[in-house]
Amino acid sequence: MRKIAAGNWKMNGTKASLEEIRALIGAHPAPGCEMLICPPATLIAAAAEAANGSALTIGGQDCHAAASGAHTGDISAAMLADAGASYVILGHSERRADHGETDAQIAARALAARAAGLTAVICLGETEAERDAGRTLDVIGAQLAGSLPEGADAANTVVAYEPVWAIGTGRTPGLEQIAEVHDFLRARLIERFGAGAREMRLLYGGSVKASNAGEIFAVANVDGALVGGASLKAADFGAIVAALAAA
Ligand SMILES: O=C(CO)COP(=O)(O)O
Repeated sequence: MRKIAAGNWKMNGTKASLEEIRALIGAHPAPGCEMLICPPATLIAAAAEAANGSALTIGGQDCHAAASGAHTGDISAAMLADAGASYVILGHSERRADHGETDAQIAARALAARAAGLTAVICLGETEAERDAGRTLDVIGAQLAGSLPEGADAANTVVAYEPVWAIGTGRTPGLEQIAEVHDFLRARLIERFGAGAREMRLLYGGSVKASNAGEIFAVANVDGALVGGASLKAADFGAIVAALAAA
């Protein structure tokens, strides 16, 4: 399995940020691990052009379920692919919260991504209140069941576990908590999609940085990370990529 260090730039970055893309291309340390940056939509084409022929892949941060049509402000999976993306993040907790995205919508978008040849990075995670109430695995299990469409496999789907309370807070779950959720995800995926799901990449996300990446990557069933803040600078993200290559 090729592990993935993925960067989610969220609503950050202008043309000047392409400098970070160019620096990352030069920094790629390991053929066995994949490096993905998901910049804002405005930068996808330029980032993909800069990364063309390198080991850096580019992704979007959301897509519409339809291929085209009267949906002002939305972007289709085919458009992302046309701009040079090969991945798309779906169901990030910020989109679930800001735009009320439901599991069913996310599953529909994942099908659209697949039809366009994109790999979907489907995000799930519990809130702090849900964890405190002991409901973490119930919540994750329901999101997993609802957000992944039939036919998900290791090539068309990556799952990212991002506890909402760990995003942008500097707080991370204990390693045993990460292990518990990732083991649970792996078991549920194998149960539903068969033994091939052993190869599906499971990323951890939420306050990953160079100083904690190594210990997180050592946890069983953690096949990489989805990184927000620490993906914006090539030096920070390069150190996380190096930690993954060393894991
Ligand atoms: O939401 C995230 C990635 O999608 C994580 O963000 P931070 O790494 O900034 O906590």
